[in-house]
Amino acid sequence: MFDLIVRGGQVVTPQGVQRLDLGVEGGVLYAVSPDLAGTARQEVDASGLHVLPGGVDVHVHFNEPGRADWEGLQTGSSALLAGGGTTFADMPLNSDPPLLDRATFAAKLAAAGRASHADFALWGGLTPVNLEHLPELAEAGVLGFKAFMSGSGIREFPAAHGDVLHEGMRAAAALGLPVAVHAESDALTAQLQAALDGPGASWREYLQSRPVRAELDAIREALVLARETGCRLHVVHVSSGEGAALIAQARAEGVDVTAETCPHYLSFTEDDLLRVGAALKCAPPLRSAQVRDELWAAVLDGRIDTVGSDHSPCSPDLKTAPNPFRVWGGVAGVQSTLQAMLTHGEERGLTLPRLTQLLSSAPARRFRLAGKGELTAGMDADFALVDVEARAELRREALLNRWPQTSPYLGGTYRGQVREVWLRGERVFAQGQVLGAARGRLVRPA
Ligand SMILES: NC(=O)N[C@H]1NC(=O)NC1=O
Ligand SMILES: [Zn+2]
Repeated sequence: MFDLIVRGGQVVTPQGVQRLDLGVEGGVLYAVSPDLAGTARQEVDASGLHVLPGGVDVHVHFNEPGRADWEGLQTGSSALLAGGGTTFADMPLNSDPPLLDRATFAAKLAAAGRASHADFALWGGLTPVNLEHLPELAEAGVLGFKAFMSGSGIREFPAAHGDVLHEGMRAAAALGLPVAVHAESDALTAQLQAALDGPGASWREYLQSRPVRAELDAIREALVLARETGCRLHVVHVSSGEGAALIAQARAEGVDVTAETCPHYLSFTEDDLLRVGAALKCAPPLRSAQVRDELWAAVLDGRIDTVGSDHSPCSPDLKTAPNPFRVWGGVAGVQSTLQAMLTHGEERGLTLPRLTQLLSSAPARRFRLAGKGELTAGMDADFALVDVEARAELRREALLNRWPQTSPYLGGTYRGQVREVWLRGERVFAQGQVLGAARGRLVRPA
């Protein structure tokens, strides 16, 4: 007798989409097969719905401890569930203090253990002020190390330039952990900003201060260092097809590198930023329609490996400065990844197996999150029941993040409705609500 059988859903696996039943025992998928024989203490009818592996979003900023007024682990993880996610990896910033050593790891772990409704991993920082702490962070169980090649916007999290990044990558390689880089050239963006920032600066100037070539310069530099140190490299929020192409070429030459992009680079363009403003400010910035189309091509042909939200929220007051350069950069989109990809992927031929690879299995494998990301026997019973053809306007009441009004997806009509989410065999989200107490657990990389 199983604990749970989910019957009749269209289950999305790496092999395709098939009508299969899930048999769950002790929170783990015990059997995934057509017309599963046997009984269970609980049966769920998933007919008419798709069963997707829970999303594994390895790029969020939930900002706790220290900046829960921007987001928080309870609200952030709730929004993740509402968007079909079951596991997240929290960035070392913008929590305050940032996660840079053993003590700050322990503080975030305790906070997440209390408040997270989803399973979680924790990134450590790689900065000039904490190089000596990388080994203790590895021992504590970080997923990897995040470095900014340009300013992070947070004083306590300085950029890792030249020798610092080199040293950090050498240390990470020795520890067997990946380094994730925010790849924009500080030299170029700082120079351009100095020339363009001033009274009366507009969104146009902001866009001009962070061109695609700033991303390409930094990606090239990071690739040189990864090649030399043997470090596993993950380039976050790649915003251009050209950036993805540089990474794919290095990979073909043997560099252990992967590329992430975010739904906002695939959903919006610089024209949307000029129209909408602050809600769509991010770094790197939104690009032209042509660059977005080239990025989509990279998503479809495998040059892009993973899609993460880069949910980098703030309180609404930080989105109101008249000078765009003073506005907080970051898109609050953690709940909208699946819907954005289903909606914009439809016209571009994104299949459900490829979609779940980008959102679930590829990030789980890349970051060695054992048991996560795939609906095959032996894996955790983490899944979402989704009506992929339902279309609805995204309304403020549906968003569970701390500041729903800051979402740039609000008011859009999106495809795909998440009906239920299950974490390790327990129903944790249904009818638009999170169910039960916070039961998220730390996932250490295997
Ligand atoms: N500090 C921080 O979260 N920065 C993020 N925001 C953004 O738009 N890009 C980032 O890297
Ligand atoms: Zn980020």
